[in-house]
Amino acid sequence: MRFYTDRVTSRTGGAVDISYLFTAGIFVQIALLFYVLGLLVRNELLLRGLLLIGTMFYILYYYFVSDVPLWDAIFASAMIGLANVIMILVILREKSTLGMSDDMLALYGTFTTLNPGQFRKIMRHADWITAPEDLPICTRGVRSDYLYLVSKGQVILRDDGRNVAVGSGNFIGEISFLLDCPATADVIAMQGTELVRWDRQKLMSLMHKSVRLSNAIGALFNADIARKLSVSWPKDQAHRE
Ligand SMILES: Nc1ncnc2c1ncn2[C@@H]1O[C@@H]2COP(=O)(O)O[C@H]2[C@H]1O
Repeated sequence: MRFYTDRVTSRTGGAVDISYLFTAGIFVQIALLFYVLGLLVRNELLLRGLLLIGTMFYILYYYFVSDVPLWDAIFASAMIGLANVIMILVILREKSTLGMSDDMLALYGTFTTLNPGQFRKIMRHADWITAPEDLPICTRGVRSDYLYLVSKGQVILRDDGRNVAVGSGNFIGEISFLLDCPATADVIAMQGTELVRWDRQKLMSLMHKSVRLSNAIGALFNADIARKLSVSWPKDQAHRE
């Protein structure tokens, strides 16, 4: 396929000369259109998609604009396009649960405020443990090194001489994690209970590195505490001064 290399824009006898549409120059105008559209949207995936289409039209322009394709420019544009494709794949993976095992998918249901990418990130720093016997995991008044999620089985919460069973899908230790204080209750994981465990320091440093992740985890623990509050009753206590 050949394109005219000269740009013809004159008007003849009042009629618009459309020969420009059949020159290589039209590709650069289409590329510009996609770049401008891309820069006008906020959605990162759409922005990158539009820029990628724009880059393809630039490559067509460099190929057809002269008798010999402009290989240097084509290479440079191809590299820009490749970097864009890599980031589009990274974003798609962050948004998708594709490749997650059944256990991970079941667990992900608890992490309602995290996207799949954020969930994968914090799970890379988690251990899966099974209580070999009844195992104390939080002691009232003592700072714990770990934060837990009950994934199977149950833990017993001891508070004011009462024992309450708490089942799967509940975080344990999130109050002291959010408030940076000692544990507010004794908690014992029953023999055979499966827990997902995070080192608090590591989780905290992950949160310091990403404001979005920090907000998502904060929202998750707030929702967990609100849910627990909705089924509990305040303790009788003296008024605060
Ligand atoms: N009323 C409650 N209902 C459910 N879980 C609780 C309740 N009180 C305390 N816990 C859990 O027990 C944990 C003890 O350590 P934290 O105070 O860090 O976080 C606490 C909660 O995860």
